Amino acid sequence: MNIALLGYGRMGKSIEAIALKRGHSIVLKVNTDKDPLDFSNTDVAIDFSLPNTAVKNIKAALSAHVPVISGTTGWLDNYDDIKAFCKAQNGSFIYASNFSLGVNLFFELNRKLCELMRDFKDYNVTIEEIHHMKKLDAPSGTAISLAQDIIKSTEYSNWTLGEAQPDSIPINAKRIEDVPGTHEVSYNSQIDAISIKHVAHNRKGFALGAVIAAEWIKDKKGIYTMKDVLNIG
Ligand SMILES: NC(=O)C1=CN([C@@H]2O[C@H](COP(=O)(O)OP(=O)(O)OC[C@H]3O[C@@H](n4cnc5c(N)ncnc54)[C@H](OP(=O)(O)O)[C@@H]3O)[C@@H](O)[C@H]2O)C=CC1
Ligand SMILES: O=C(O)C1=N[C@H](C(=O)O)C[C@H](O)C1
Repeated sequence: MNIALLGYGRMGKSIEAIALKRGHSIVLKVNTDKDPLDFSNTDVAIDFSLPNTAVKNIKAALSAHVPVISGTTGWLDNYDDIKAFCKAQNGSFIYASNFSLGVNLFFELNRKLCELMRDFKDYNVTIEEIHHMKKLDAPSGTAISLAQDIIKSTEYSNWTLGEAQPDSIPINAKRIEDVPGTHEVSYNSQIDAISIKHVAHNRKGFALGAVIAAEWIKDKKGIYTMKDVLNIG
């Protein structure tokens, strides 16, 4: 499979290493705002760029009828726009705040724990995420996904970065040198605390998941999620 890497930073390089090991070729590497991008010979584009470049890159690939795997976080205010654009192009698209198998299993655990805790009102939920100092967005896309899944099936109506607000899930974002990504969901009462935690030891899981998603979507049309790719839950 011929892959275009839109964003060739920490993740772009990890994806390249795994894609080459799995027998794929990298036919385009983009690290600046280039217009137009040449997608001839590209089977799938994988975007791990910046919050303010993702939308333009995704639209450029979809316009060239190239399926897109989107891992960049911090651009989701435009998600509905991208969905509509993809449908209009009869294109193929997967966004995931986190492509690792471990985090996608953790998402399932989060949903199950949340159902279990729903009727126990003495417990308040909090989310903590820890990432390296170079991360541009806060809270992380993964923390937002965790919060959104809790909001779907509880009386919480929103999430807030930092301090707790009424009906809102507080997300605490910490930045510590070299941490690839740690997420913890905790239920605290006056008496005790219950928590689940995912710790990424490196970026390999994110990169492998993105390549697996690219292999999966190559000959499909439509908008999918990692739940479809991994067939879990
Ligand atoms: N979904 C997931 O599983 C994961 C998502 N992420 C997300 O992926 C994104 C990238 O993370 P990471 O690789 O660590 O970040 P990096 O900053 O290392 O990489 C981003 C790269 O994009 C480059 N860039 C700048 N402008 C453009 C442009 N117009 N088009 C394409 N690329 C451009 C940057 O170049 P320059 O530095 O020169 O500006 C940089 O090399 C982040 O949003 C992060 O949150 C990260 C890990 C896992
Ligand atoms: O920027 C990162 O590094 C990461 N970003 C993603 C996010 O925002 O959730 C996924 C992972 O935690 C690493």
